[in-house]
Amino acid sequence: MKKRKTKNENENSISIFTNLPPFSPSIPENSETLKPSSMVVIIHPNTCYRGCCTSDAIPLQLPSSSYSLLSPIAKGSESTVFEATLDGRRVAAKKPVLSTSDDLDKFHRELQLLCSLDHRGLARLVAAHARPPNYLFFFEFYESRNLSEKLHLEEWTPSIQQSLVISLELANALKYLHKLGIVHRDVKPANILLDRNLHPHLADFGLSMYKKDLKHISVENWKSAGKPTGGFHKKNMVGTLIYMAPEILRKDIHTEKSDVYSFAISINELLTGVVPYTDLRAEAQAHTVLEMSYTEQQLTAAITSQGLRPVLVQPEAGVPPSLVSLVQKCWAPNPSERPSFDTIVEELETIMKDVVKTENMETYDALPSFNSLDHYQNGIKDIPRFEENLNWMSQGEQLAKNISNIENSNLRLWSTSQCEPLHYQPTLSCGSFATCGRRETMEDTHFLLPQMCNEKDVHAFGIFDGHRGAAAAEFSAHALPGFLQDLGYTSSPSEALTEAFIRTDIAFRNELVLHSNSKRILHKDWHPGCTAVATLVLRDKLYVANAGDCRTILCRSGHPVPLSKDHVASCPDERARVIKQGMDVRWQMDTWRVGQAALQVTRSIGDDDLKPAVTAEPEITETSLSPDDEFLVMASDGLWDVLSNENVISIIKDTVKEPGMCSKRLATEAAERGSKDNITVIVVFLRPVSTAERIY
Ligand SMILES: Nc1ncnc2c1ncn2[C@@H]1O[C@H](COP(=O)(O)OP(=O)(O)OP(=O)(O)O)[C@@H](O)[C@H]1O
Ligand SMILES: [Mn+2]
Ligand SMILES: [Mn+2]
Repeated sequence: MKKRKTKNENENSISIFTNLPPFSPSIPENSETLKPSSMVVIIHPNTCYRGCCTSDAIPLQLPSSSYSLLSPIAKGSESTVFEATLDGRRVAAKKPVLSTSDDLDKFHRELQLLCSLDHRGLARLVAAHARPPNYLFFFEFYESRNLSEKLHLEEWTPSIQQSLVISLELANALKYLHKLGIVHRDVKPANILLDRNLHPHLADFGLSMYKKDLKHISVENWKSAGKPTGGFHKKNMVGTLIYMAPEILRKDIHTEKSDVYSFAISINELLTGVVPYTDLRAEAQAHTVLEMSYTEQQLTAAITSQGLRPVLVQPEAGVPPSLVSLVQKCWAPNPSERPSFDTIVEELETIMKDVVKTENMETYDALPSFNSLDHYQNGIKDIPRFEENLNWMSQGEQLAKNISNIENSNLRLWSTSQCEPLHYQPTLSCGSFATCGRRETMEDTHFLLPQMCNEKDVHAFGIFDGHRGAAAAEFSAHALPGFLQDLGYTSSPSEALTEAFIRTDIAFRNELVLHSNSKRILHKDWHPGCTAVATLVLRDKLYVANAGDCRTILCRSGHPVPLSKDHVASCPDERARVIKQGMDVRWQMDTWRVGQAALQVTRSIGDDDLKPAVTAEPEITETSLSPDDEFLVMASDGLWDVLSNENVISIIKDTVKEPGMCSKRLATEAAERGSKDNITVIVVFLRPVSTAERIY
C-alpha cells in the first residue's frame, strides 16, 4: 500500500517539488524512505491531490503527524465529526463517509466551495486533507455546540438580545453566501454552531450548491444527493423536513428564498425554544396534524396546502412585534413574497436599535458595528439559572442519615442469617463506569453497595438517569439506598424496593416544593426527574426494580436474560396505563411522548408535573441464581440506545474479566457507536473469575 506508484485515489501518493510553494514546508509522513539528500521533499500543500481545489491560505494536504483525531463529537449519515488537534490547536475534523466515486467528487466540490468562503458567520475551514487514503475537513472548533443542542438539551433560554444577535449574524452570513451565488439548502439549528461567546457560525455545506447549478434539482435529487434521507433515517428525515420550504416539499426548484424560509423556522425555534410542530399548546389547526398518528406525508400536505407553520413566537416577553412579523414574512408560502437577506439584515438592525434603546442598555452608537458584537454580547448576563446553591446530593445524603437514625444494631437486613442452608452461593465482584459522553452536563448518577450495612450477603446497586436537570438523580442516588436499608429490617425485599422508590419520589418532590416556597428555586416551571433501576442480591436471590428506561440484563449460560422492561410511551401497555391515569400521550416528531413536557419515559422519580400518571412505582423481577449465571449488566439508556443485549454480552466476553474494565469498555463502545447521551454502566460478576480469565 505504501509505495506503489499507481495513481489510484485509495493509495498514498506524493508529489516532489524542488521549489518551495507558498505554504511553510512540512516534511511528509514517510519522508525517510523518499528523501533524496539534496532535495527538499514536500507535499504541495495548497492544492488537493487531484489539483481541482486550491487555496492561498488553507493547506489542503497535511503530514499525518500534524493532526490527531481525539473523540467523536457527532456521527451523521454521511460523516463523523471528531474533536481533533492540528499543530497543537483544537479543531473539529469532519471525516466524510466516501464509498463511491460520486462521494469523492462531492468531497472535492464541497472543498472547492469551502475554499472560496471567508465570513465570520460561517464555520471556518482551517485546513483539509485531500489526499488518499485520508479525506478530512478541519474546521475551527466551536465550543458551545450547535443551536439545537443548546436549546433542547441544555434548555438554554436566550434573552431577546442574544436571539437578535444570533439572528442578525446568521442573516449576514446568508446574505454573504447569496451574494456569492451560493444557496445553503440545509439551514437548521443543528447546523448553526455557537462559539464560546454564543456567536453563530453556519456549518455543513454538504448540500450547498451554486444557484446556477440548481435549476433542475428537485427534491428527488435532493434526497439522492445523500444526506438525511439517503439511508431513510426517519428521525433525521423529519428533523430536516420541518425546515424545508413548501416549494421544496412540492418538489419545485430550490432558490435562495428557500433558505429564507428555513431561516424563519430556525429563528422562530430560537425565540420560542420549541421544536417546530411539537408544542401541544398549538392552536387547533396544528392539533389536527399533530394527532397521534400524523405521518410525514400528512405534515408535508399540511405545510404545502394548508399553510401550516410552527406556533409563531408571541409578541409578549419583550419580543418586538416587528420581529414577529418579520418571521411571518420570511415563511410566506410564496417564495417571491419572502424578503431577501439584504432586507432582512436591514430590518433586524432596526429592531436591534429599538431594543437596545428601550432596554436602555449600552447605547447603539457605542457598539463597533452589528457585524462584530463581541463587546455588546459580553455585556449580556449569564444563562439564567433555575436554582441557586442547591446541592441535591447533600440533600439526599442528609435525608438518608435522618432515616437511619433508628437503632437497628441487633436486627439483620432481610433476616439473611436465618435462611435455610443454601443450594448455591454466588461470588460477587462489581465495578462501574460513568461518562458524560457528548452531552455537556452529566445527569446520570449511581451507587454501589457491595456489602450493604456490612452484611456480606447483601449487595445493592442502582443507576439514576436524570432529565430536565440532574437534581432528581443526584438526590435519589443517596436517598434511595437510605430508604432501602431502613425498610430492609421490616419488609420483604420486593416490598422494600417498591416502597424505597415511592418514598424517594415523595421526598424529592417535597424538597422541591420546600425550596420553591423559600425562593431558592427561581424557575416555577422546573420539574426535574430521573429514571431508576436498582438491583438487590440476597444470597442466591436477585431482585431488580425498575422505573423508566434504564435496563438490567443477566448473562445466563452465555445468553442475555432481560430482568427489566423499558417503561417508555412507545410500549402499548405503558401508554394505555398513562392515558388511563388521565395524562396525554401523543406521537411527537419521532416517538410517543407524555404530557406537555413530552417525556419519553412513563415511570420516574420526580417529574411532579406528570404525577401520578408517570408513576415512581417500579416493576420488580425476582430470579433464583444458579451456577449458570455469569454476570449482570445494568446501564442507563445511553448504552442501550446503541448496543443490543447480545452486543453487550459479546463485548464482555472478549474483554478482560474485571468489572470496572468491562463497564468502561461498554461505555466507550457505546460512545464510539454514536450514543448522544450520558452513559453509566455497572457490571457485576456472579462467579469467581479465574486469574487467567481476568487477563485474557
Ligand atoms: N467546527 C465544529 N465545532 C464543534 N462542533 C462541530 C463542528 N462541526 C460540526 N460539529 C458538530 O457535529 C455536528 C454535525 O456536523 P455537520 O452538520 O457538519 O455534519 P453532517 O454529517 O453533515 O451532519 P448531518 O447528519 O446533520 O447532515 C454538528 O451539529 C455539531 O454538533
Ligand atoms: Mn448537520
Ligand atoms: Mn449535514
